[in-house]
Amino acid sequence: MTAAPPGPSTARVARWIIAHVWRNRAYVLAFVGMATLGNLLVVAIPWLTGAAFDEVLSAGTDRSRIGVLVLAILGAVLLRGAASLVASGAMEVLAQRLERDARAEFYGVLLHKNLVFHQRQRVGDLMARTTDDVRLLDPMMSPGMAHLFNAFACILLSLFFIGRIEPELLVAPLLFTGGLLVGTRLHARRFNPIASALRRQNGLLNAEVVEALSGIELTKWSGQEEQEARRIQLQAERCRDLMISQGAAQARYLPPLFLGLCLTLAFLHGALRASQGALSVGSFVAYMGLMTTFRGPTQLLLSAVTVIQEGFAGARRVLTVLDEEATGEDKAAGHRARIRGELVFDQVSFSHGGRPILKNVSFRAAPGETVAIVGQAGAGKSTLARLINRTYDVEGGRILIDGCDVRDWALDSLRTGIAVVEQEILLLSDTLHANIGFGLEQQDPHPIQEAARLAQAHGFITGFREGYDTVIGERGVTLSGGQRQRVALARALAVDPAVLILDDATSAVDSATEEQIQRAMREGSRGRTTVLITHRLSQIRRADRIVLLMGGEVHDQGTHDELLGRCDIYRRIFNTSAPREAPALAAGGGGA
Ligand SMILES: Nc1ncnc2c1ncn2[C@@H]1O[C@H](COP(=O)(O)OP(=O)(O)OP(=O)(O)O)[C@@H](O)[C@H]1O
Repeated sequence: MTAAPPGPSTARVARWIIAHVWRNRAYVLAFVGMATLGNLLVVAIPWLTGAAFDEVLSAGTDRSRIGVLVLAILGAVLLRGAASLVASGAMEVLAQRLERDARAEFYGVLLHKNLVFHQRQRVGDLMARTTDDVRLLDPMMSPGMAHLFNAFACILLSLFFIGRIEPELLVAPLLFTGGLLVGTRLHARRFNPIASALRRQNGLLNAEVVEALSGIELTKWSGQEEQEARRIQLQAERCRDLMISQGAAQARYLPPLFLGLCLTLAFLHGALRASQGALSVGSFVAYMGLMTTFRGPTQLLLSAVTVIQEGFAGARRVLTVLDEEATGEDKAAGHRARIRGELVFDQVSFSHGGRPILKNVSFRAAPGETVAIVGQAGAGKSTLARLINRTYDVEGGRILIDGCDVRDWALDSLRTGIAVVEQEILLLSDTLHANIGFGLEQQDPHPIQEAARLAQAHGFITGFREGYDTVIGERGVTLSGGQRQRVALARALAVDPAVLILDDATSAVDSATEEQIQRAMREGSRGRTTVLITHRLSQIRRADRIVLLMGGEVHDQGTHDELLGRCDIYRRIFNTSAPREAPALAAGGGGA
């Protein structure tokens, strides 16, 4: 249980937290100043009470001195209240700002991580990091750090005042302070791995719930509700077990017991010194009063360690993501231009997780040309398309857009000129207007409706009662596969891209819709460099160039007529598929 939790080192986590805290140093200073004053007054009260006792018991009592002392005690109580109010306020603001800034940093970094990163992560786990883990930074500061500071300030000031009464009386409080430090350290070591495990388990639980809910249709179709419920329950039970372990660790915190022993020792020691005449009654009262101030720090340290360890565990999970080495990052001063559309693949190689997918792929397309990429399922067609807008980065060779390596372009400039319609279409839970205008800076109705017309989507959209204001997705109507593809095509066309990548854009449509989409694609691709990935030979045929991918390599390339004339594999695919216009390539028709 004492193994270091996975992720960045404790020093790195501490540096990150301190850097964030230091941005709000005015609040740090306000807290430290006011908390120190508050603690000084806490220990001053028993000190003044002892002095008042001595004054009352001394012969020839001076009533005015007693009055001054009573007023001083009252003033100390009131001022202490005000100081701790200001200190708590400053720490609360600091805690809220830390949480806000950390979440903003984390979410900003998440948005800029590339797709390889996001494909490796579980959405629910990232959500847990963004919400639950970051939220723990708040209690870590307030009350966590505030308690820690108050505990140590109170202990040091009490020791100082006890030393002023009589240095010999420091025996019991020093013994207790040593025991408190050892006990707190042991508790922290026990608690730390449990807190880290609980954060991890919370991430897992979130991930399982998100995945179960997003796959709810599959669960229902296959009647797996019971199994799914058991799976989530298992994760929830692991969370519960860890929480019980946390409680057990807290119960094993021994300093409160030790304090009782030390108070008894202090009483005996003080009584002995008083009976020897070395200590006045007032000093004895002050001493015991100061000893009881240790009760506060003992409890404060337990709760402080708990929330600080939880906050640290949360911060470590946040930092694990922030520190992950970034690939495919943007160039600070990359090339910016309006893309014309010349596309060159030059000896491009790429692998997924060490498995080679593309090997020395070369082809080119002049601005406005259409290149069809064909090959059997899993040949690497979608991967090839994703290299163009740097969803992935090439590992060998290079891809040039208008003569400039895509890695030398500023990402935003590159991506605003390239639009993609992916196989798996993602639509927002928003209006059709917002979905189509997603890539536009200003979502004016005119270009949005023009794009929808081009994509043959205007007709069915205006058929809805709310037209372009129809909300789709989780909160609204469900679209058919063909309608989704046309909305995605409209979204791609709305930004007027110079390069259009259509990855199986007609896979989910019937033949009547396909005819409409083909028309849309012909219209949409006019004047744009188009990379067409499809199994439909009727579309392949009209391409200016066809690249035949086999096992990640270019087997041949040319026009439809050229390939039909010289390439056996292409001819075989074409001959077997053409009579039915069936997606034969998907079944691995090019295996020779
Ligand atoms: N993110 C990924 N991680 C690991 N392997 C991947 C990843 N994406 C794709 N692959 C693998 O890379 C290979 C090529 O996939 P790709 O999707 O590019 O093929 P494709 O030719 O487009 O197939 P299809 O015609 O079925 O869409 C496949 O074997 C696939 O399993």
